[in-house]
Amino acid sequence: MKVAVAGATGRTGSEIVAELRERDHDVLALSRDPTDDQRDLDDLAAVLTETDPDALIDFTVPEATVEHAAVAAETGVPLVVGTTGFDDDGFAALADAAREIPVLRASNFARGVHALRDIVQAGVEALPEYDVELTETHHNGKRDAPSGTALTLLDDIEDARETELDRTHGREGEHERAPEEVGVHVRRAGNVRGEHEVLLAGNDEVVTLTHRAESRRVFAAGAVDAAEALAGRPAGEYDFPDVL
Ligand SMILES: NC(=O)C1=CN([C@@H]2O[C@H](COP(=O)(O)OP(=O)(O)OC[C@H]3O[C@@H](n4cnc5c(N)ncnc54)[C@H](O)[C@@H]3O)[C@@H](O)[C@H]2O)C=CC1
Ligand SMILES: O=C(O)C1=N[C@H](C(=O)O)C[C@H](O)C1
Repeated sequence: MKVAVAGATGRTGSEIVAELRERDHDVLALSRDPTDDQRDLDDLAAVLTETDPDALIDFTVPEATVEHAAVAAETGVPLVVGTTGFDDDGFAALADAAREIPVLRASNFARGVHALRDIVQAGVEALPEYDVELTETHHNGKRDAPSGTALTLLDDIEDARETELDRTHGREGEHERAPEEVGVHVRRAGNVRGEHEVLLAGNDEVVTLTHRAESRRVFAAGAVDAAEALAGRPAGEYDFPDVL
């Protein structure tokens, strides 16, 4: 395949470029400040029209991904989105693009996180009365909080509980826990690649479910798997489990 990568110089995008090359794909690394072996991200429409890649993978920032999605839709290039931190307008823009092209967005491309999602759902259904607390830890350069994965897990917990939860972001001062509360805790430190813990606590016992990424290559492998699986699919919105 020929795959374009927006965010190719980033922490994750650079791993995606390496993964693509290891799989012998033809890589179009896109950068705002292109070197000899990169293409100019600011000329995305011209580059996609000229090169006609089988997919565009985007791990940048929400405001850029939204623009890239519109260009991908105009040029008919399937889109894989790993960027997190979208607001409602951002999600709407991706949905608009998905009217024209297949768009696969996932807050986390580590296959283990999707296993964790299934395990968390089973745990919450088995222990409906237990208190739930979620903690995510990432490197000290991460822009958005809570992580996209944490927000996905919170949605999964609400679906399993069949109720909207009171998402409490940290606690301080006097704060008695309300019945439908779920504590959300964010840590930023060092170069932690990504850790998500869901704690289920009842009287006299605790169940802790954790995923920890040891390398960004795990995200890169999943994103490339997604790009390979998306080729040839009809326009629409896809999630990573759709192609696992
Ligand atoms: N879905 C998943 O599995 C994963 C998602 N992510 C998400 O991917 C995104 C990027 O994360 P990192 O690689 O750590 O970030 P990073 O900061 O290392 O890389 C961001 C890339 O985007 C480019 N960029 C920044 N602003 C831009 C703009 N305005 N226009 C065009 N390009 C721009 C940068 O040059 C860089 O190449 C974040 O939203 C993060 O949450 C990260 C890892 C895994
Ligand atoms: O910024 C990161 O690094 C990551 N972000 C994603 C998120 O916000 O969930 C996925 C992964 O945890 C790494």
